[in-house]
Formats: sequence, C-alpha cells, structure tokens
Amino acid sequence: MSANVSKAIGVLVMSYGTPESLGGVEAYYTHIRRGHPPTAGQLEDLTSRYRAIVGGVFPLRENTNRQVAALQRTLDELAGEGKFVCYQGLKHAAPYIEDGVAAMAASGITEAVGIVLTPQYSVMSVGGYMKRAKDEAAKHGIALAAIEEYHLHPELIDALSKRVTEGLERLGSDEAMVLFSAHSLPEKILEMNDPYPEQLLATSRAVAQAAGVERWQFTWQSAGQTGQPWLGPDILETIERLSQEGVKAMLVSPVGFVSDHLEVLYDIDIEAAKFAAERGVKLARIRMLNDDPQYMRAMADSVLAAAPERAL
Ligand SMILES: CC1=C(CCC(=O)O)c2cc3nc(cc4[nH]c(cc5[nH]c(cc1n2)c(C)c5CCC(=O)O)c(CCC(=O)O)c4C)C(CCC(=O)O)=C3C
Ligand SMILES: [Fe+2]
Repeated sequence: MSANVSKAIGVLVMSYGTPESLGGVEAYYTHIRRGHPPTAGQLEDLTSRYRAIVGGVFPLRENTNRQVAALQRTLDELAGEGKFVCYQGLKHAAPYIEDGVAAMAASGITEAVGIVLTPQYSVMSVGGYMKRAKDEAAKHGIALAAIEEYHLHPELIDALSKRVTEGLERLGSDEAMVLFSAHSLPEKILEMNDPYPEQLLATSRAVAQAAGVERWQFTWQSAGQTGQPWLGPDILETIERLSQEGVKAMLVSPVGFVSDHLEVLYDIDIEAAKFAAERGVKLARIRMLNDDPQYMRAMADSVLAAAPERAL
C-alpha cells in the first residue's frame, strides 16, 4: 500500500452482514447462533424467507457496498481526498469486522474511527460491534474511536421526515397512523438500563415533529424465538389492536434500520403487509435510506467529529 494511505485515518464501516448465496445461509445462521448450527426446520424457514426477497444478489450486500462507497465519496468531498479511507467490517459474514481492521493494519493505518450502519446504541448491537473492532484494533496497535450513535443527527431526522411525508402522500389518507419500528431485543436489556428503547423513541419523536405528524406510535418487529421474552408489542399485535380501534391506514417507518434487507423486505413488505390486508388495513412503508446523500452526510459529520484533531 502507498505511504499516503498510512497517513490516512481509517473508517471502519460496520454492518450486520448477509449470506453470499442461498447455499451460504447455513454457515451465516450458524455464525449468528455463535457456532450452533440451526435445526433443519429453522434453516428451511430462514432460507425460504431469503428466497422470497432475493433476486440474484442479496440486497443487504449490495446496499452495504453502496453505503461504504458513498460514505467514502462524502468524506472526500467534506475533508479532502485521501484524508479518510473506508473499510467494511461485517458482524456475521465476510469481510468480518476483524478482517476490516486487519486490512487497515496492512495499509499501515494507526488511527481509525468505527461507525455502525444503525443509528441507535444498544449494548447488544453497536456495543457488540465496537467491542470486536476495539479488541482487534488493539492487537494491531490501532487507536480506534467509536461512534456509538447518531440517532438525532439533523440530516438523519430530515431525511427520515421527508420519507414519512412522502409515504403519507402515497397512502393518501388523512387518518393514517405512522408506526415507527425497530428490531426487538431480549427484554433483559431493560435491566441493564440500555439506551436502545429511549434512543429509538427519541428518533421517532424528532421525525414525527419534523414531519408534522401527530398520529404515531412506536412498535417492535422481527423478535427472535429464543424462549426468553423479547421487547413488545410486536408490529403484528400493534396492527391487530389498531385495526380493532378502526385505524384503516398505516405507514411503517423502520427507524432502526437503514437498508432494504430481510427485516424490511420480508417482515414488513410481505408478512406485515399480508397480515394488514387480511384485516382490511392499507399498509405502506417509507423508502429506506440506503445511500441517501443526507444519511451519508450524517455519518460523515459524525466521523469528522470523532476523528483525531490532525484530520480537520
Ligand atoms: C438489534 C438488531 C439489529 C439492528 C441493528 C443492526 O443492524 O445491527 C439487527 C439487524 C439485522 N438482523 C439481520 C438478520 C438476522 N438476525 C437474526 C437474529 C437476531 N438479530 C438480533 C438483533 C438485531 N438484528 C438478535 C438479538 C438476534 C438473535 C440472535 C443473536 O443473539 O444474535 C437472525 C437469525 C434468525 C432470525 O431470528 O430471524 C437473522 C437472519 C439482518 C440481515 C438481514 C439480511 O440479511 O437481509 C440485519 C440487518
Ligand atoms: Fe437480527
């Protein structure tokens, strides 16, 4: 690698990861389950959900690649070319978080910033990504600054609020209920005073206010089946209850996710949409951020704020 790169600040952009192919679902699922292979039934269930959303490339892989490339361009524009170099690091697929850090080290990078492609902090989500990144960085003598959250960044809120406004126009109902949603987590995070639920509510409140929305609720989605209780109410329960109260139109606004992927394209667009249709409810979803320029500016700005002085 060139000497230029070694003077640059590394940006480790972390995301959940997705399989490479349908044949790779088992290895991916085994990694999520910390090395325990899924049963045949669990594997078939997950594979069939991916089959329903995948047309060739797995959408999350494409979207993460685009986001990393777009963040690189945005940092080049804001800070000048060559100041920051982005690397990808995934939680459950290659290139793993450790691979991204090792690639930085191989380029001679000694200072880095870590950011995750989700705006709110939980010890079980962002905390887990950052622990792995920091452990690996320490092995290579890289100083890594962690961006723990950016859930109230004005560019993020503005980008989401425009999507809510556009989604409501598409629904064409004056009485629509906006359902902000995010991935559920095991209830035990509450005992740890985890900021995740509060940060999700804060994002939702800010977006509702910016979009001038009064009718909104927050609900969880995509809970796992682990035997232990997960945070609720689940989105299907929420749709059921609201439909009984006479709500006929709902706009799902997933604010804990930033990409089109399984939890959006299957859990909302297929599962929740069918559930709503069966109850005579018109359901729409906001467009996801993906590589939206305002989202990129929110992240680039967070990177600049966390970067060492010499970068600025
Ligand atoms: C908080 C959170 C986020 C948001 C923050 C972030 O983005 O990090 C998130 C995102 C995602 N979760 C994803 C996929 C999966 N998550 C699973 C399982 C789990 N998720 C959990 C939490 C989260 N997950 C947890 C606590 C589990 C239980 C197992 C464990 O303790 O780890 C399972 C197993 C089967 C199932 O339960 O369905 C799958 C397939 C994909 C990729 C989709 C694609 O490939 O398109 C994405 C973006
Ligand atoms: Fe997940």
